[in-house]
Amino acid sequence: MRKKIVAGNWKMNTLPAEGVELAKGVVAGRGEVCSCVNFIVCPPFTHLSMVAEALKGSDIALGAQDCATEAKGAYTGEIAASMIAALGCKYVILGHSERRQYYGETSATLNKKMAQAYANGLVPIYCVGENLEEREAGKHFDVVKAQIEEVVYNLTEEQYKELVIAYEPVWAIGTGKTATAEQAQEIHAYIRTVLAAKFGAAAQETAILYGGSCKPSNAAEIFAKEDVDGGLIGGAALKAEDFLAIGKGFSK
Ligand SMILES: O=C[C@H](O)COP(=O)(O)O
Repeated sequence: MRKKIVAGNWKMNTLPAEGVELAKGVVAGRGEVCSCVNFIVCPPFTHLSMVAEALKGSDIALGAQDCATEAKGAYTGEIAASMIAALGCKYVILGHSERRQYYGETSATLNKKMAQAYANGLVPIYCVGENLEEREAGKHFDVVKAQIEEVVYNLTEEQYKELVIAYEPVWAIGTGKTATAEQAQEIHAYIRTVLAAKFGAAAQETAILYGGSCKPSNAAEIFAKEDVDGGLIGGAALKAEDFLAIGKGFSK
């Protein structure tokens, strides 16, 4: 039985005090959602220690949205994986399309970040996905395959076992356009075959999350698909009620 995961990526939203309130709201309502759902919240770096405090005593895990390529040293403005781990993070989102698009992250960058994450006991949530042009040209399968081969294939079997994948079609992120449940299933199943080509049966255990305008009204239909194991939620993760309602997309 694969893990069911609902992860909230708060991106560059909320001030620290608002983030604490949001986290408290998620904790308060968590009991209404099946305990089978693993919730993760990924606030901005500046909120991590306060949100960690707000999550104490709950089963909601903490994640960061990125980490540095290097372990430590003269890298002004960077945040090392060891630092976020020390604040209580269990997860780190890596390779989000916004990082690839706006900050030029390449597979070479991401290989280094993955190594840092694993070296510090963090579980990466590795994001893949095509943009609109690539989708319209029918290149989406090739795009995600390359994003996996160039990074995930470099993991050891031991490292791979922990990995979480998030498929996020760039054209569906924050746009209100959602991939249909069928589109999501088609590419999730494909991603699993690409993972299985390298890691064999272990690919059956890998949680593959869908991200892109996932909301309470469409989560249940998307999560019902065989190869969709949850969601990486942006906008709808900023309201505790909506985030929890997405979790209810998994029936007990
Ligand atoms: O990481 C989350 C995704 O980018 C989805 O964002 P969204 O739910 O606002 O479309």
